[in-house]
Amino acid sequence: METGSIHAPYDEALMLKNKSLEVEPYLNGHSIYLVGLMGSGKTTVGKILSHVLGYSFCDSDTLIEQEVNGMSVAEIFKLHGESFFRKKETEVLQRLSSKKQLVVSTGGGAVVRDVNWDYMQKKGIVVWLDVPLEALAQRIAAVGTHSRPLLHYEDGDPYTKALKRLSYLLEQRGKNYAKANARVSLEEIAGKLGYRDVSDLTPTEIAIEALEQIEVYLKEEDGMAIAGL
Ligand SMILES: Nc1ncnc2c1ncn2[C@@H]1O[C@H](COP(=O)(O)OP(=O)(O)O)[C@@H](O)[C@H]1O
Ligand SMILES: O=C(O)C1=C[C@@H](OP(=O)(O)O)[C@@H](O)[C@H](O)C1
Ligand SMILES: [Mg+2]
Repeated sequence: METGSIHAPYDEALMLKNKSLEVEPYLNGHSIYLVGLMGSGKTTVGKILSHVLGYSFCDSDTLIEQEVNGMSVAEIFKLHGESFFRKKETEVLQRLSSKKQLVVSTGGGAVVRDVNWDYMQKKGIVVWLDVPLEALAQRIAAVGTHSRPLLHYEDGDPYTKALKRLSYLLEQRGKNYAKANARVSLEEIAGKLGYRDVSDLTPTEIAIEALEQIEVYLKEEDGMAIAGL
């Protein structure tokens, strides 16, 4: 019988469920806010986390679009400008800040305004999905940049365009993302699981790591205080 496969098949859904049961007592109903650059998986991983925790899922971009008569983010940027969008983004985060048991996928630029941090951390824990730029550019090139107006400025093919803009945005915002209460590094997870490339990681494996990092944070002194334990 062939043995020695690096990745023994395992039930990642069961692992996710078990991890959520482990973390729940520490979470104590606190919301989870996912931050990260465009394409880092905030919406995708956020839905998985909300489902396994039995939390409500909110995508701040979607809530903003609903507030502006269903206009898309790209149309809002075009017709009203970025500062209007940022004002709406802060209003949405303010509204969510009084609620518990939410998983909120923020837009990639939410970390720029200090007031947004006050709202996110009022009853929530902020988690940064830290994905290598090349992987982000690949993901965005696969779906196109049309829905992400801040990626429209460069020339070249979608991958190159996305990579250039994301590199610039990371330079501008890196320090802000690093303020998160917990960081999920896809490079570190891939290393831990013995994968060659972060693109081998499934959203569920990333969600498991997010819960692990939340648990680490909450078990630290300030995290316990935040969780009211
Ligand atoms: N772990 C993953 N592996 C491969 N593709 C992913 C992964 N997570 C998300 N994606 C894809 O990347 C794109 C961006 O994901 P999304 O959740 O919208 O990110 P964000 O909300 O951070 O912009 C989507 O097309 C999604 O299907
Ligand atoms: O990085 C940014 O400034 C933005 C990210 C987008 O959300 P996603 O991160 O979900 O793409 C959206 O909020 C808007 O296009 C601005
Ligand atoms: Mg999103």
